[in-house]
Amino acid sequence: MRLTVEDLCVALGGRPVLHDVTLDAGEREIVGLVGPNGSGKSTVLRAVYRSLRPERGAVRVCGDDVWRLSARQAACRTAAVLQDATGNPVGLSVSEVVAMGRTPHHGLLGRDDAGDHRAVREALAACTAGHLAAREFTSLSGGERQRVLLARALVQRPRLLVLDELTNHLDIRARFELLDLVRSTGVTTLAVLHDLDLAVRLCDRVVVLHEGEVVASGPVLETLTSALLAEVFGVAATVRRHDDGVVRVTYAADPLGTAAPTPVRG
Ligand SMILES: Nc1ncnc2c1ncn2[C@@H]1O[C@H](COP(=O)(O)OP(=O)(O)OP(=O)(O)O)[C@@H](O)[C@H]1O
Repeated sequence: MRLTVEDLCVALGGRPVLHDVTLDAGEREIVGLVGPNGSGKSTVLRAVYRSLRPERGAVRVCGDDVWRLSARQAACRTAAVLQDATGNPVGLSVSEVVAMGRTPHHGLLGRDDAGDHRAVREALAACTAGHLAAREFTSLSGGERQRVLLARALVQRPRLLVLDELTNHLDIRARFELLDLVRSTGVTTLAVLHDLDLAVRLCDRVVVLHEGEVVASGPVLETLTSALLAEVFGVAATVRRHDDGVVRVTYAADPLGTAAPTPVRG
């Protein structure tokens, strides 16, 4: 297993937020973390990419507990693309931001060599962002930023990719392009996706979080049953494979079950 999360317990602001969360992701697998707002998805990701130390439990990447690795060793294994990219300093070009992904491999004082520059160009090209290389990062649109941040994560050559709402800000074509790109990398991925339709297309398996607990996990079709969607998400919907082979979510005409009854004529 590339990623193993065992019995993770986290409290924030004096309140338990995660209760014994256990999940895993194997080699080349894409695992989706889904659940309603506030269910603990981002908190799990923070623990996985080593920005939040859990009260209890362990996160292992390639067999090693991330808290027994140095921050640099952990960064060589795990790369994250997060919703809040405000940590990016003003005044850096896109190439410079992507090159930051090489830092864990040679340390802060190391200098980028020709191989690093080539890796940056290749990652930008793979994310269809090569034409943005000389632009100032902060001048980019939200969707352009997401592509560049994915390029920065890929240039890190991670064994595990952690994605928090990667497709936010993207137009519909760009969403599919970026999801295809993630799949083509072959990197083990743990991805938070609010859009269940995208989750069922991208993920090999899903883990469903509800109020800080894993309430279901497994292959998409077996896990996202109508009963679970009603209980956890509060919507009437079905997930099934259509004749064209694509798995889709279909929401009922009245997904919330709140429509007023049709008046009876008489
Ligand atoms: N720093 C904090 N202090 C106190 N509570 C926090 C803190 N950060 C998060 N929480 C709480 O922890 C719970 C889980 O939050 P988290 O952001 O992990 O949920 P989420 O599933 O990612 O939500 P969303 O889908 O809305 O992004 C929420 O109830 C949130 O209010």
